[in-house]
Amino acid sequence: MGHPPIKRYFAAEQIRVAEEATGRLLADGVLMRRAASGLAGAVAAELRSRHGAVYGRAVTLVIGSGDNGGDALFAGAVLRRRGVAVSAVLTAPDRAHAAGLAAFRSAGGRVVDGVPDTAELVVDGVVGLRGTGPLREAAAAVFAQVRVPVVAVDVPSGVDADTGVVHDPSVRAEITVTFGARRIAHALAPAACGRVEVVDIGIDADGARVEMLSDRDVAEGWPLPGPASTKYTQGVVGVIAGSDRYPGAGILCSAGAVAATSGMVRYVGSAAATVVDHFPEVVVAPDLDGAGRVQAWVVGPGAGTDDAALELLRRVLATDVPVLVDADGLTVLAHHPELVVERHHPTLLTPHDGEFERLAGRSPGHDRLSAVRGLASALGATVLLKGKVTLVADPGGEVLVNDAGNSWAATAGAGDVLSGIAGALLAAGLSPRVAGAAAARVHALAADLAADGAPIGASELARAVRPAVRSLRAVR
Ligand SMILES: NC(=O)C1=CN([C@@H]2O[C@H](COP(=O)(O)OP(=O)(O)OC[C@H]3O[C@@H](n4cnc5c(N)ncnc54)[C@H](OP(=O)(O)O)[C@@H]3O)[C@@H](O)[C@H]2O)[C@@H](O)CC1
Ligand SMILES: Nc1ncnc2c1ncn2[C@@H]1O[C@H](COP(=O)(O)OP(=O)(O)O)[C@@H](O)[C@H]1O
Ligand SMILES: [K+]
Repeated sequence: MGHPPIKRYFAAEQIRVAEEATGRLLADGVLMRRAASGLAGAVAAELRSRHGAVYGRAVTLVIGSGDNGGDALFAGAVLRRRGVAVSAVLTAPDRAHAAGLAAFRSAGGRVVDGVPDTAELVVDGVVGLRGTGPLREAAAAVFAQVRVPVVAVDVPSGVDADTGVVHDPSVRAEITVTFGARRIAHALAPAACGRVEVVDIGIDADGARVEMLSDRDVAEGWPLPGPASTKYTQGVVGVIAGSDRYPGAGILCSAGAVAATSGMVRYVGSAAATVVDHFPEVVVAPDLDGAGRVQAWVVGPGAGTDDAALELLRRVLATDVPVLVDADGLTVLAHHPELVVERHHPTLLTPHDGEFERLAGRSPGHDRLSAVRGLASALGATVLLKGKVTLVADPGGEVLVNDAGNSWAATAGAGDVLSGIAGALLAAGLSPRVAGAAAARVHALAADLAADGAPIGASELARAVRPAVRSLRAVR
């Protein structure tokens, strides 16, 4: 997929290696000066956009014991020279970055005991890449009083850089200014980080642990019919979903599949008549034997968990086409993991937290990245863990993340629509990881467009899948 490039997120250790590779630049403090200058620029831009000016505004730095505080102090010195009234609260006074503090003081910066009422912006320089656990007491007491926007240096303090775990208490930032490359927390803890700005300090990090497709990546990779296309070339997706008891799941899953691509949708199951009522273009069959060929299967939403459901799942997983297993299918699979472990064709499992717990034997917990990677590796299948931030992990450890950016999709049946979209993308030939991530992006956008500020049901979401694809294509 094309430009602008996929966003890449790195572990703290990878950043350290990249910093060390610069040799003298690191040793001579050049990297820190670059970081501080970028940070000062970001703070100044924020002051200007909020208050119309930089000169005469008031900023307070909250400083910890390491280089994170050093960045903030050097930036404070730069801001001071631009006429900003800068004060600093030292949460570990004996261990504050010595050179940074000297520069700050000599530029006229004041050290204070608490954030003054006059502060218009607070800079969080408590802890960065070396942070562990929640904000410690001294810093927590300072931030408990803060009522103005916070600019976090590198990562919001109290948020784990490598897992994105948001400890309590921790800093919630409006903007996070980071250096050289994004950290994993920036993808996994978007609410704590706010807007993330990357300052170029001349380091090259390699081998990202987590990636996020850009809108343009998704638009460019989306299957569209061309001059040589036929109804078959976009891929036929088979939907096994819904039952007499839950016909809606069959409708919603088919709705996602019909809207996502121009390929053909087949439906197998007892809700066939209802599905055709809603979507005359869907070709239905009462059972697998009469279904015809497909390029991918979606199996599970509202499809039941009895012996017949197990038998159907077993047969579908024994085929050699990509298979997406969701909902009831995952519940069945939890008792028969060998059905995926022993399968050697593309497989995408799309659990929510409850289904994840059934499959993994434990809840995803706070460290969702490790959890989803662990399950993907254990089952030898791609796992898409749902939520506001959706994670899609391949068995080899590669992870794509999607932040929905809104929560309108937290409604019954929304997952059925997602599996229909992702299934259609699998049938079109996308890999499980890209199909899952692209589907999650379009699904979240569809939810936002459909809602337009008011709650929705899943049918509304499904109707907005096309407008969502259209709007992504418009940004190209
Ligand atoms: N190297 C460079 O040139 C560049 C470096 N860069 C900057 O350096 C930052 C990394 O700096 P760093 O390695 O000094 O560690 P940092 O994150 O400041 O932690 C310091 C100490 O805080 C403590 N602590 C831990 N948890 C805590 C908590 N929850 N609450 C409170 N305190 C806590 C713990 O010490 P402890 O008290 O446990 O002994 C820890 O050792 C990086 O994020 C970036 O901003 C940029 O300038 C680019 C160039
Ligand atoms: N709080 C939230 N914010 C954004 N998206 C959410 C939120 N909660 C759930 N979603 C999304 O909505 C869908 C819900 O799926 P699921 O839990 O399977 O619902 P159902 O089983 O009712 O269809 C998933 O795509 C998930 O990522
Ligand atoms: K910080």
